[in-house]
Amino acid sequence: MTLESLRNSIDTIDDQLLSLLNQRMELVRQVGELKRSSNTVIYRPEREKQIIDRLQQMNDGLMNRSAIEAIFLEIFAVSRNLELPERVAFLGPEGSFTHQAAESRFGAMSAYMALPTIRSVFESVETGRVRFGVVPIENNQEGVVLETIDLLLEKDLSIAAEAQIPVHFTFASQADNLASITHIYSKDIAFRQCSKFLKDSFEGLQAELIPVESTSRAAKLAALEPNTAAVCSHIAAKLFDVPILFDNIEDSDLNRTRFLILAKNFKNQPSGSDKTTLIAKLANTESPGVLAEFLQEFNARKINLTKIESRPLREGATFRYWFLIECEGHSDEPALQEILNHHAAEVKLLGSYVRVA
Ligand SMILES: O=C(O)C(=O)C[C@]1(C(=O)O)C=C[C@@H](O)C=C1
Repeated sequence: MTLESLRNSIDTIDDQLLSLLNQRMELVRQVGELKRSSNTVIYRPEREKQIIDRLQQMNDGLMNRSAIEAIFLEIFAVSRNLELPERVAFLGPEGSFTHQAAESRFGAMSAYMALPTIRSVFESVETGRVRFGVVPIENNQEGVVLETIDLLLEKDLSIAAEAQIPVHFTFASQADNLASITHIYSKDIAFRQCSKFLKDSFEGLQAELIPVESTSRAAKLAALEPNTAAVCSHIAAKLFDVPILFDNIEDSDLNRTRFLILAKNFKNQPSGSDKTTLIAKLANTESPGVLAEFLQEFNARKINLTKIESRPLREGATFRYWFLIECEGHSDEPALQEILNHHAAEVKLLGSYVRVA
């Protein structure tokens, strides 16, 4: 086959794809009308998961799960925009890993707002300025983001979904050889996580490591100043148009960050593979066994606890705690319902949502 005839065949398929996508969007428009008349939510992560799972199972071609996911998440984002444009706030700046996580859920077509603090993301969802907010909750090498955990207690928001992204760093610079680089910008944590690459590549060279407040800022500086470089995310290097000299320079390729997608009064239907997050403020934790007995209720019902984090209650001069608890399953399942009912006065449900492996 010639290049021209292959391209002609591709054009024919693209025509069909576009026509099918338009037919799909017409149905989505009708779904949007139904949802508006019954006042139900547009974003249905459990339905999106169902679609991707089904497509992956019946698929026998070259597309793998990541490819199916990448394309369909964009289709869902366009669909949701058609049903009702929804704004998404994320912990900025633009090009941050949280931006990347937000795009992994809401696609490139959604309307995004970069905000300077985790608190401002919570507040913009709380006041209804945006429908969804994306914040980091933990990194598997560095631990939890305390500000997010504390705001989950302070604010009355739901968790609509979670996202996990592998944290890859790139080395970006306009310089054409490493010896001409005098300054390398990044966040201190990124320097720490890429220390092996930096040590090996700059042994005997003069480059100075300059910590700045974000890896996006580092990329911006590397775009403005010749003979400098940035250790930053892929998305930031592309955003500021700094050539990527090396990709995946982190010491551990197991480095992942988990993000929460927050919304107001949000409830997902069970998807068959869910996770639930709760806040427990147990009475009388000074008495022996109160916490152990509470946790035992999960064990007795074979509910797997996946996380427990204690934080100070900040009530008077005491050492008392509240707990952020995560477990497998959905709050509509009878076993979890029982625990929620037993402890109705002490436990607040933040949400059940599709579990990311
Ligand atoms: O099925 C729905 O509820 C839809 O709104 C349609 C659709 C889709 O494009 O398939 C769009 C948005 C939802 O998050 C899930 C699915």
